[in-house]
Amino acid sequence: MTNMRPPSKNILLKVVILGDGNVGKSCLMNRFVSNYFDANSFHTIGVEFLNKDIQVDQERYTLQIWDTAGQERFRALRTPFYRGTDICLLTYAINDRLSFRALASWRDEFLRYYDVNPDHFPFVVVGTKNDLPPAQREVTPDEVAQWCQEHRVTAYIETSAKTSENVATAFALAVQKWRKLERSTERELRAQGHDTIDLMTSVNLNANRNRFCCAGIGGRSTTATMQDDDDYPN
Ligand SMILES: Nc1nc2c(ncn2[C@@H]2O[C@H](COP(=O)(O)OP(=O)(O)OP(=O)(O)O)[C@@H](O)[C@H]2O)c(=O)[nH]1
Repeated sequence: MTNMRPPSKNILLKVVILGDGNVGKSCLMNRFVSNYFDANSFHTIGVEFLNKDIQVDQERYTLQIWDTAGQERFRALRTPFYRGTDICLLTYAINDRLSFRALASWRDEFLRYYDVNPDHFPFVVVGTKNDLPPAQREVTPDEVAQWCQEHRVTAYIETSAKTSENVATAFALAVQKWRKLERSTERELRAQGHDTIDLMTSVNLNANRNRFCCAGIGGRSTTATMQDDDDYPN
């Protein structure tokens, strides 16, 4: 028997953003959650999170988005937060080849601290800063497509937190990817004759919609309230 969620409840998904320092992880999150871009964004220390409600394919989700510090010296502060992740965004900047080369090590670090089957986990590769002029581009879409093929990652998108281009789409894509994997797992279980229950973490956050807050480890404290369902395809 499948337990159905009441229609009023959102599906809560934990989304972790990983990538080298300075690629634009904080800006990506802030553009998505608060529609805000900071040209002088500071390094994140440890982790920070913000929540955002969205609707994708007629389902309501609350994304709990964890922005992590990309610098090596903060590794011990960020890795404890990988457990329980539903979606992992692997980010690089299109004008920073080293950040692209680092994608594999970010994926490895994630898998070292959260032991999931990489072939059955929604990794999404997100290129940032695609507003920059072509002359500054150091990573081509073809190279990224090839990397994704080699690492069996099926979702890839280029974004700009500065112009907003593809920012909402990147998160919607990640949710769709998660949903697809969830459905295929359910199908496999049914095919094996297992009864399935809906293991999706679902919470009704309506009562708290106006305040989600987090104190990062030492970093900025962040608060956000947003509801931008219109950004998403229904
Ligand atoms: N042109 C452009 N610049 C961006 C974009 N996103 C971020 N930046 C700039 O890139 C720099 C780093 O952005 P952050 O969001 O702080 O980078 P981060 O990945 O969170 O960095 P760490 O906290 O050190 O891991 C800042 O100066 C941003 O203004 C973008 O889409 N376009």
